[in-house]
Amino acid sequence: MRKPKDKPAKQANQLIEIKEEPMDEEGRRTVQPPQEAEDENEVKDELEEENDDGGSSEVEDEEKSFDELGLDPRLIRALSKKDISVSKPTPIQRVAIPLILEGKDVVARAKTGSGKTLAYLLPLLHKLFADSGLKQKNAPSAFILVPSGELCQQVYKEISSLIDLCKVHLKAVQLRSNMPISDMCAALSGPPDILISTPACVAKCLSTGVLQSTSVADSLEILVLDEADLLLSFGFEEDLKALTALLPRRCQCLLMSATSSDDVDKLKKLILHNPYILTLPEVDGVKDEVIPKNVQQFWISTSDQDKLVHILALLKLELIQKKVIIFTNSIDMSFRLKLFLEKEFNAGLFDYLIDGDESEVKDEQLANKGSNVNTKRSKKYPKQKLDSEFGVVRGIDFKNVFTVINYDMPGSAVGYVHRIGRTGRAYNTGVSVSLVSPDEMDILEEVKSLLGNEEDQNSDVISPFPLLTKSAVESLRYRAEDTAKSVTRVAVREARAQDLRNEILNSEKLKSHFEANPRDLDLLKHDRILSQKPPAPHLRKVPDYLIDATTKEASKMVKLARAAMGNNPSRRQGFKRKLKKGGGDPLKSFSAEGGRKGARKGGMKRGGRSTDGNHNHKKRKSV
Ligand SMILES: Nc1ncnc2c1ncn2[C@@H]1O[C@H](COP(=O)(O)OP(=O)(O)OP(=O)(O)O)[C@@H](O)[C@H]1O
Repeated sequence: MRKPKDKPAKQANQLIEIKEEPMDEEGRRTVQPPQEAEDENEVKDELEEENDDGGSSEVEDEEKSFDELGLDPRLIRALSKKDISVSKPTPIQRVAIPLILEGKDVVARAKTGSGKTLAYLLPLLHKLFADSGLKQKNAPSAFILVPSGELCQQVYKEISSLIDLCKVHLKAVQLRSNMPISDMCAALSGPPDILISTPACVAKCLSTGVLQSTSVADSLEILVLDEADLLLSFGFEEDLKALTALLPRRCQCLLMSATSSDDVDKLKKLILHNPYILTLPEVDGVKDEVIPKNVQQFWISTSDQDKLVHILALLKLELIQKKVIIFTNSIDMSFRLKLFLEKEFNAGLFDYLIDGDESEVKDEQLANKGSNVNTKRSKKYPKQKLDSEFGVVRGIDFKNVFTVINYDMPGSAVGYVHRIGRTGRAYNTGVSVSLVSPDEMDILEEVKSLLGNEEDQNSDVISPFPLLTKSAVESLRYRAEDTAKSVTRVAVREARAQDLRNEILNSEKLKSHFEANPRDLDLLKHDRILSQKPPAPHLRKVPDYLIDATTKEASKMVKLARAAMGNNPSRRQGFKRKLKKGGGDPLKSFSAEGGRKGARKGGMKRGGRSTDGNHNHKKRKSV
């Protein structure tokens, strides 16, 4: 049996070591077609066997704090200032940080929302703090590559806030493909220590001479590929190959991914050198990997036409907890929904965010490539042409989202997983509610089979939503239909145009233009602004006589739960602890259908898993 080299004792059974990739004479990584590389599974199997022989295959959950992981004290203080409990790294952070600090190449596969960003940012910054000013460089020391412009911005904000809080002289810049070459050159002058960008943009910088190949080869110490499972399906393979050819042997490579897929394997073989593959106990195998254990999932059967009245009932009757993200499948539908809800609620006073998620093509590609799920594309989801930095929901970290609503079902099961991954982030809990029309039943079935419990086929991973009664929906039908009539196509078109104007107003690039030309700004501002009218008085409140007793009770329970949890994640933790002790989570214990049957059908049974992620086969009482 081949013994793994250099295996840290404590983490041994979480790690799989693979063979070192070959280098050329100049110490550069050679690009190998995947089929020529060593069969990793063989190595993996041996190691798994060894773990079995060596005793428990359960991972020892060493509850180390960030302090004990060996990070610079400035970073620990920065975490406290960011309200992250320094005693509680997430599992992926606990395992990945020491390895990255040791200089190992790491592939980290951990479910969405598990804290992968800090798992690589903290040790990366620690290393750069130590190296700062030691060597004259002509290019950044670290590249962080992500698949989309939005993710670039998010990582840039996170890293900049850490640098600010640590008060160190490090500079991070983000480059996007649509920037003028002159702006790219200006951003890279210095040079900065960290570059956050997309592979396409780095390839453009290299081909246009904005980045010199020799400088990159001389300076690059750390390369991070974040959301790695998307990079190849977004068409970045050639761009990555251009960079790979330059990678010096000493360069440490980190690959972070929420799912495992053929693309991740391909990338691993393309770029990494003797990596440690981190597979956490909770992400052992494709199925477990994608189950968000701390998110309760529900669905509501409805026709397409009745989706508006259902969403109105959920929000207006306060049957779900804020903050809420609502996903639709098109931008037009998002605007329609926004205008519809604005007529019922005071705009700005509610916490609902509507995302016209059009990233489905990519998610489906991923599903087809990565998992064994048989993904069908419904006629509702035509192929779309997407540019290489298309905005995606994948990986975006919306703060304190409790409920995710699928107004439209996504085009694939993998898309579903990433949408509901916007709640239940890190140590928080969450709920998802999907409105499913007859046309979308096949996707629901696909999701169920992806997330289903192999041992207990009868357990419902996604349960019928227990708090919304038919009579509650019917009580709002008239007003919903009346309101929907006023959301015309023209209104939707104007809302989109207004949104575009607002984007222009907010654009950094135009700021200086408007400073020089204030009249242009006035003209734009005074253009007609939509949705300024407050909601009509008769739409503001639902009259008491329209709400049945069951719904009133359900709404009261949700409000009580929200009051107990507040918006503060740490308070939410406290609430979670209370729930563990047997307190009443309305979604687990309340049934609008009444009695035991509803409770069993509803939130009580989710593949034997409770919201806190523990396996719990005990029955709970319903009220
Ligand atoms: N140790 C921690 N304790 C509490 N919160 C944390 C911790 N680490 C990270 N977080 C928070 O958890 C949220 C999710 O983290 P992050 O975005 O890194 O997840 P991710 O694994 O990259 O997810 P995705 O695959 O969707 O990109 C962030 O708001 C982050 O600030």
